[in-house]
Amino acid sequence: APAIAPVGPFGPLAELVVRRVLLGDFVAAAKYGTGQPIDDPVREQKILDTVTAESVRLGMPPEPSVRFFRAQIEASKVVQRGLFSRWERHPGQRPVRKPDLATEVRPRLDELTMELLRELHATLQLRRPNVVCGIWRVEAETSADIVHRLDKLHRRAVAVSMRPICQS
Ligand SMILES: O=C(O)C(=O)C[C@]1(C(=O)O)C=C[C@@H](O)C=C1
Repeated sequence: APAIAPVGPFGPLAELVVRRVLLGDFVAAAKYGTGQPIDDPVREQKILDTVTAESVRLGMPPEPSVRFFRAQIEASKVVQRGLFSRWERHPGQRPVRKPDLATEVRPRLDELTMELLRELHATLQLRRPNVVCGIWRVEAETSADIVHRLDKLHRRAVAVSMRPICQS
């Protein structure tokens, strides 16, 4: 982990978002060359059901949380599609090790789901559709990109992930 972290009230949220985006690399490595499709609607529904139940348990309206997690899933697909096409074009960059999706990668995604939900709860009052929220979003997103030295593909994914945060 970097010594400096993304800044502002959404800094901790952006840090978790980046960690989830980076796990997309491991999802892609697990699936690449196996014929397993990037899209898994059954898994997506399980995540969104958990998000709904946990949001209610935390006392948050579930709709904004579901919207946020749909964006996290879309961001993971941006990463996976981008890496698949990169690895087709540059075979030398293909992953050498194939992580196991079910036992290695998804459990880490599940942990992040809980951490992200706690951070959504902590920032609930700040995540409103107004100019200040938009500024905090850009501040957190930009600093996260820089702190983690993200390439264009991963920056694009983080932007997708952060888009709904002012829609509570
Ligand atoms: O778990 C997977 O298979 C993933 O590709 C990860 C993920 C996600 O972001 O949680 C993304 C796309 C799939 O449709 C389902 C879930």
